[in-house]
Amino acid sequence: MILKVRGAPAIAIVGCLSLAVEIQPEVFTDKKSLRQEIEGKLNYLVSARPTAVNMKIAAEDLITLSNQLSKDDSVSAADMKERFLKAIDAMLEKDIADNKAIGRHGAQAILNNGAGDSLVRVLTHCNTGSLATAGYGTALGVIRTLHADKKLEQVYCTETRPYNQGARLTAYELVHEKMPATLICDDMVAALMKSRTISAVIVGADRVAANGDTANKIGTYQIAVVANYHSVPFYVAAPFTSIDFTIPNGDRIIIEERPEREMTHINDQRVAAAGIQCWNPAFDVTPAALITGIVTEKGVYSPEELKGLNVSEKLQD
Ligand SMILES: CSC[C@H]1O[C@H](OP(=O)(O)O)[C@H](O)[C@@H]1O
Repeated sequence: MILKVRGAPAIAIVGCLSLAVEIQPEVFTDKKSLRQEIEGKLNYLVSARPTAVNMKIAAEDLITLSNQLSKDDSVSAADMKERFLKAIDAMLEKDIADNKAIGRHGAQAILNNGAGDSLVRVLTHCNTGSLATAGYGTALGVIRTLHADKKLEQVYCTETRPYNQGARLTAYELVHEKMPATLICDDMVAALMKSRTISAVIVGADRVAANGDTANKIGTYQIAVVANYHSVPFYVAAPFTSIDFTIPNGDRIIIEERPEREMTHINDQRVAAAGIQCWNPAFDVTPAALITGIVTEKGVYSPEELKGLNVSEKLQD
């Protein structure tokens, strides 16, 4: 499988926009056929990314809207299509607004957590910027905010083997925006934390369970273990569209495994012995106990606070 579109939030937005592009030119004479097309295509899109929850939540919200419009006799088929397309358009603006709020909350949390007035040195993993969201970024949005506020001394980004999202994408965004950045290999995190003061780790998420357990790019869990050993605060930046309140913990999150070729080849050059067996889980689950805070557009929650949110708070805009 080649990742034409990657990044949990971006996949949800692009998936829904692709549906809008298909529906827009069609003329629907009745609402039932429109509702059936919407539901069938959204459910197919959800199957493309089992670990992340963003596409599932977006599909559920849009199917709920489609059913409401379909049942409303005052709404014509043309009106239903128009209002449905507008709802998808709104996802883009909302993601950018949510990411900027995450940036503000996350930057404040990192600065409040012991950095005082000094500049901060943060570590991030994978790519959580404009190539994984609608544009501003989740964890990279926090880093962008720290940089804009002139509070960022250094950002360390990991290569993120085997697909190298960090080396190829995050490093590109950091260099492009002239941020003080250093690329490290995934296996250098412990040595970095042993030799330099890291103010905080900030990563993204594919799916946050109700208790705060977080599925994210493979390697996130071991960074959390090392951060815990070195008493470095560990933050997950995730909009509420990445939080799955229907699952109590991370045990039930499906971990997608990707083709071994991601590990055995680089730029089509074989770098691993032919015939070696490979295990290539694309994600892992970081237990809530290793997470200092979940940075959302509504604020920063400790895993305990997240668990305590009542349903109305979780779902209100
Ligand atoms: C916005 S969180 C980062 C996002 O990107 C990574 O996935 P992938 O590059 O494999 O699509 C990570 O797991 C998150 O989904």
